[in-house]
Amino acid sequence: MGLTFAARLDARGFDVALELGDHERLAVLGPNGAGKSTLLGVLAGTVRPDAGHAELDGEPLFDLRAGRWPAPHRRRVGLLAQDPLLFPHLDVLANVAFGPRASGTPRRTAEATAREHLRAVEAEELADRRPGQLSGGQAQRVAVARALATDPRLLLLDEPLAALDVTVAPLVRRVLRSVLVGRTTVLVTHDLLDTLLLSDRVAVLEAGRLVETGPTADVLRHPRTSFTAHLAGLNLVLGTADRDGVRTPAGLHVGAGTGGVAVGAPGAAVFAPNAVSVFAEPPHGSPRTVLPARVDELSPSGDEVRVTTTTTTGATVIASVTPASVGELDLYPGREVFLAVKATAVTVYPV
Ligand SMILES: Nc1ncnc2c1ncn2[C@@H]1O[C@H](COP(=O)(O)OP(=O)(O)OP(=O)(O)O)[C@@H](O)[C@H]1O
Repeated sequence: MGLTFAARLDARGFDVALELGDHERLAVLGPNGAGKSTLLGVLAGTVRPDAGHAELDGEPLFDLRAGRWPAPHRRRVGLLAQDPLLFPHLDVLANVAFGPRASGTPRRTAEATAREHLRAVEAEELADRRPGQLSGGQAQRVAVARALATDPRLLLLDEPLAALDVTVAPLVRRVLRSVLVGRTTVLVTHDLLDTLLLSDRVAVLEAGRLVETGPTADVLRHPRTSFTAHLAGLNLVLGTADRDGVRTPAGLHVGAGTGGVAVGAPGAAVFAPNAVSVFAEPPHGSPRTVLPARVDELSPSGDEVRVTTTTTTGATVIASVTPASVGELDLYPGREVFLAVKATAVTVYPV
């Protein structure tokens, strides 16, 4: 049971196979152009791959080996996009009842189903309104109800909170959290909070390939790609374990112990931005590893400023500094700096 998926689309360099357990919620992460929307499109039936097959709860969703490529509306796959895309000329109740009506459910039954789903998304009192009379958050909750009213076997969510104001996103997130329980879901997101709160598993795509997958908590605690490390707010250096940490092929070295990784074996060193100190000149007499780097970007993060840098060995390392030290160190994009990583704050683990 659950979802088994494999598809290849050469024109987009997309070749992904993945599995999802029964009623599991998968978060799909990855940089722009990684293939996340392509994955959703193939599942929804709007993007046809060159080859592939998928099974949902033991039944084929599509199977190009046998020439089976059902139309989107025959798949019982629900899609929720960034934009609610409600029908402007129908009231909220009719919008939510539209799916059941289209599949032949009598009007009264369809409307009763619609009311139930509106209640589940805390939008029952909006039933008589037109979409033009709804706020962004209300419209998105109605769109959730509309997607669920079709009783989908698989729910696809394409950055469902990305277009919402930060003040309304929490309510929509809470609603999604309650209605997604027990539903097989594929959620595309760039957001750490959505990943943590709305997924059981994570799949990371890069350049059309699956590069990392596992239970959400494990992947974020022990990221194996710099993409997930940065999402989790951590730095990640991949390389070979030596007696004293991890060394990358380009010669960058961080860490203290080996974390149980055999010397010479592949290892990952993970450390938080606040374990990185930034200096204008190379610090002397420090036991810590010193990395020459260039500042790429400064961005506020709570009471601190995140300084994204690229080391001379090509690794991205993020430091966290106080606003005062931005002035004292005269930090700006393009500035050459020296980074020191506190060795005791580095965790090394096998990859
Ligand atoms: N309609 C299209 N026709 C041809 N190529 C496309 C089309 N849409 C996307 N691609 C290409 O397919 C690859 C995967 O794109 P896709 O949109 O699936 O990535 P994504 O991970 O969803 O990115 P983003 O986070 O920017 O939405 C990219 O190389 C992209 O240029």
